[in-house]
Amino acid sequence: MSNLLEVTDLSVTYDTSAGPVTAVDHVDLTLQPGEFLGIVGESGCGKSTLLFAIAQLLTAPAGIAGGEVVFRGKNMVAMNARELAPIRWREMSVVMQSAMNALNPVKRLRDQFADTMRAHGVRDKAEIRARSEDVLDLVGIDRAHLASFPHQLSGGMRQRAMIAMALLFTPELVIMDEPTSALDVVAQRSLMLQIKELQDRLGFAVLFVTHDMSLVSHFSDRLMVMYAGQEVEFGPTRQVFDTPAHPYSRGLLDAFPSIKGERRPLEGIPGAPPSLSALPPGCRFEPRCPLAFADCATTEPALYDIAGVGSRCLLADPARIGTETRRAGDHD
Ligand SMILES: Nc1ncnc2c1ncn2[C@@H]1O[C@H](COP(=O)(O)OP(=O)(O)OP(=O)(O)O)[C@@H](O)[C@H]1O
Repeated sequence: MSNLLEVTDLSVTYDTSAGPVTAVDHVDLTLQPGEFLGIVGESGCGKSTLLFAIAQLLTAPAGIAGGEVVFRGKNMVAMNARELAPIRWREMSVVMQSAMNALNPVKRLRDQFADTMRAHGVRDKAEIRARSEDVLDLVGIDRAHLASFPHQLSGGMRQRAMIAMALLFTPELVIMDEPTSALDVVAQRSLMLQIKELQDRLGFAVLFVTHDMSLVSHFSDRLMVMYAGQEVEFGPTRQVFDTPAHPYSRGLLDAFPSIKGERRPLEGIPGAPPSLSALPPGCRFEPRCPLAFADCATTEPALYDIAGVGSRCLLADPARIGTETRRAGDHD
């Protein structure tokens, strides 16, 4: 099957007073039609910047420093605003972290939906009304709420309203940036189930960013783990969960409770990610890595293929497997 989205060698920099900071560093990914791809990592690792770069929504001081975002066969990086306009909402839509920031607080839902449809060429009032009702039905919000202002809805309903808006044109790709993060655990779970159910019914692909790996464990087909601007592991979700190839993925898994799994103490990952303006010379995870050995401090790992999973860890380097020694002083 041909890919719906192909991101190749994508880099994004922020211009800061101390010079450019690379927040997304040579990232590659592919997405097939109807696929659910989870992107996980700690705060500040570049997840949102990557999504914004894919959607061509970056604004200064951020800019694409290199690479391609090919969506339905066309490189969006090379497009101008006029060329991007028909793709947005109709073929690719974005659901932001907080509906309270994304929805206009002084407009009723029906007016916000109508504005979006008019901006994309739909003029017929009856069509706008019918489609607005349809998408509210889809996300399980009573049609009467078309007359509501965002503050009259609960947090979960607001996020659902955002998703309804993203589905106005039944796009092929919905990009979601932590859409459940403002909700309590029960509302999070029910929204995730609804997103999955909508995806199954309508067939769109999803790029879903979260810092909570357990949230996507039952929903995503593949998982990309990011650390300090780079992808450090990429593979089928089950495989990454069952046998994480990168020590950082292992640490992330230990940091969140499993919904169904056995009870065990949560360990977290000691330390903090490096500053993107002062990266260590070798592996970016080396200062926090329980498995680091001498070369990790000096050699930058590539993304090695290990049984169908990409892992940016020297332990996965085929040339080294079995030869590495653990850091002096490390004993079990
Ligand atoms: N306006 C900015 N100016 C300079 N650097 C920025 C700016 N916004 C983000 N960055 C840099 O980009 C990095 C990635 O930020 P980004 O928001 O993409 O991370 P994230 O993984 O989505 O985090 P979160 O989960 O907290 O949203 C940050 O660590 C920071 O160094």
